[in-house]
Amino acid sequence: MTAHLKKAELHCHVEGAAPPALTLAQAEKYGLNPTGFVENGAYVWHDFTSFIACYDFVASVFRTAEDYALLTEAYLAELAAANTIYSELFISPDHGEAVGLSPDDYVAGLAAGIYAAREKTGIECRMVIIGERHLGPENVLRRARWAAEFQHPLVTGFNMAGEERMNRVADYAPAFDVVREAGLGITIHAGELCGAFSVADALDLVRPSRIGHGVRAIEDGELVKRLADLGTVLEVCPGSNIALKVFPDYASHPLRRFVDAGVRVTLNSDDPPFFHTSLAAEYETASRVLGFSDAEINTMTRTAIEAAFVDEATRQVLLARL
Ligand SMILES: Nc1ncnc2[nH]cnc12
Ligand SMILES: [Zn+2]
Repeated sequence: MTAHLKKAELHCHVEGAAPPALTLAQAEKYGLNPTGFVENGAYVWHDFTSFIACYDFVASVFRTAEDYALLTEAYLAELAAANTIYSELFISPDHGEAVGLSPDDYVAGLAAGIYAAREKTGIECRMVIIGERHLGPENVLRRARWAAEFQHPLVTGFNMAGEERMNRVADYAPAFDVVREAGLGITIHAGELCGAFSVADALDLVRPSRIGHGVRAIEDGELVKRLADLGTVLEVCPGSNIALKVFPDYASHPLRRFVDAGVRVTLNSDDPPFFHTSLAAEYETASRVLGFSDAEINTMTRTAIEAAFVDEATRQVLLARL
C-alpha cells in the first residue's frame, strides 16, 4: 500500500489530466462533437499519432480562463487527496491559442486553479511552459521567447513535448538557449519515441537538469552511466510507457535498472486518464509490480522535490514536509 506515502509529481500535461466526463461536459457546453475521441467513457487512440489527435480534441474543449481554472483545481484536488504535496504542470499556450485563448488568459486561468487548490489543500504547484515539437523549430523558438519575457511567479520552467520523431534536438537548441538565459528550469521530452541518441542529443545540446521519460537511454550503457554521473533526473512515467508500447510489459520496464545504475528517477503520470493511470496508481505500480520498497519510493519523491523548479525557500519547506 502506498496511499500513506507522501507524493510529488514533475511530469503531467494539464490537458492530458482532464477526466473523460469533464471533457464530455465541456464538449456539450461548446457544442463540440466528441465522437471518435471519447467512447464509453474513455479516450480513443491507438498509437502516438492518434493519441496527439485525441489530446488536441480534449484541449479544444477548454476555451476560457474559467475552464482552465476548473480543470486545474480538480486535478490538484485529486492529487492532494492522494497525499501529494507538490505538482508541476506542463502547460501548452499553443493549445489555448488554437481556440482563441490568449497565453495571458490561459496562464491566468491555470493560476486561479492552482491558487484555489493551494488554499483548500495546501498543495504547492508550478507551471512549465511547453513548446510543441511537431509545430516546428520556429514555433518552439517563438514560444521560448514568449516564456523568457513572460513573468509569473508560478511559471518556472520550459519543456519541449510532442512528436519526438520529427526533426533533431539540434533544430530546437536555439529555443533552449533563450530560456536558459532567462533563468527558467529546463526539461525536455527525449528517449520516449526515439532511442538513446535522442537523450544524448538532449544532454549535448540542451543541457537539461531533467529529462521527460529518458527511459530509452537504457539502450546505451555508457549513456546510462553519463546520466548517473551528471545527476540528470528522469521524469519516468511507467504507465504511459506501457500504454504507448515503449516497452511491451512491466517486466521489460527499465526503472529498476536505472535505479541500480545510480540514475536519479521520479514517478509521474504524464496524461493520466489517457493511459488509465493516476499518480497514486503509479506509486502502487512501483511498489506492487516493479517491487520497490517504501524507502526506495520515498527516495524518488525526495528526488522530485530536489529537482523541482522552485525557489530554495519553497524547496526547504517541501523537503521538511516529507
Ligand atoms: N507522452 C507524451 N510524449 C510527448 N508529448 C506529449 N504530450 C502529451 N503527452 C506526451
Ligand atoms: Zn509528457
